[in-house]
Amino acid sequence: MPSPRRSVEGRPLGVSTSSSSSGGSPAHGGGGSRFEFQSLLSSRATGVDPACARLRASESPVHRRSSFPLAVAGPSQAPPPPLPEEDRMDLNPSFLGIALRSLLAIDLWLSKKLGVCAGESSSWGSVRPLMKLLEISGHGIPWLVGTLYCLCRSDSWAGREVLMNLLFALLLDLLLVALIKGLVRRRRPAHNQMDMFVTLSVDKYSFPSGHATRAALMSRFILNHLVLAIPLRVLVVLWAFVLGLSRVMLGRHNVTDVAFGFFLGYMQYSIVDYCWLSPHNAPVLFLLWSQQ
Ligand SMILES: CC(C)=CCC/C(C)=C/COP(=O)(O)O
Repeated sequence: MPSPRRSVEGRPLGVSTSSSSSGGSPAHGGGGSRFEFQSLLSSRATGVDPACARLRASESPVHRRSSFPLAVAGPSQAPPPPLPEEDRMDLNPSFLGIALRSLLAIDLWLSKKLGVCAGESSSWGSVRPLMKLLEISGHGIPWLVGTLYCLCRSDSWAGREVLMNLLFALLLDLLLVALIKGLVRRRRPAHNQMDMFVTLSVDKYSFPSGHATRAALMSRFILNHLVLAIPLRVLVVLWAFVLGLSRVMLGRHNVTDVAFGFFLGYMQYSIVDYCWLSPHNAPVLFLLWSQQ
């Protein structure tokens, strides 16, 4: 009696076909790999040799790392070795994996929808100059230059202490953001125009948003060390929030870059507060500065 489970080419599914010249790329409609992937999924039920099934899994479209189709390799080349265990686990993704992928998909979709100022021709393109002005208000250079200027002009020890810590906070922020951007290497959204005012090399990456970290850090710093009337305090919080939102509207960032940026900036303030520099715990720093 003939077997009911057969590949498109009429071969029994227990036989690997991917190295044959008639395999074809799944992208081009050659069904070999796709059918083998299906056979892999059901191999446990049908008792197909697991070693054979693993080899086919490594050749399946889901697992293939290279975008180069197998069919192009030709019949004379040996099939690639099976991928390591962690790659094969894609076939059985964990709940966390599914949740993360779903979150990323929502993130990309929402960020694209909110990127209404990404270009002059975008639906809110006319407010782009205003968004770029906001961008400069959260840029590292004006904050660094402003802090150094005030530090030079300050004639009180209390003022110097606060400004010294503000400088420390800004430098810590630049360092941590550069470090995480360099480690994560998440690309900026495709709809972003890279026309930003002075950037560092890591600023081609988007996670986390440096403007969002600075907005959260600076607003917490200001609220804790400046005596301000309530309307001004509200304005500071509003500035931080709108600055974060403007990053997504300009198309510079995805929503998760900004959300994590806010979180990181908030935590950075806690670090600065914990390590607060004063003439008692860092006398050398203050003596050096007073001799300038
Ligand atoms: C050159 C200096 C001192 C700082 C760079 C500031 C900057 C361009 C950060 C990038 O921010 P996003 O990550 O929000 O785009």
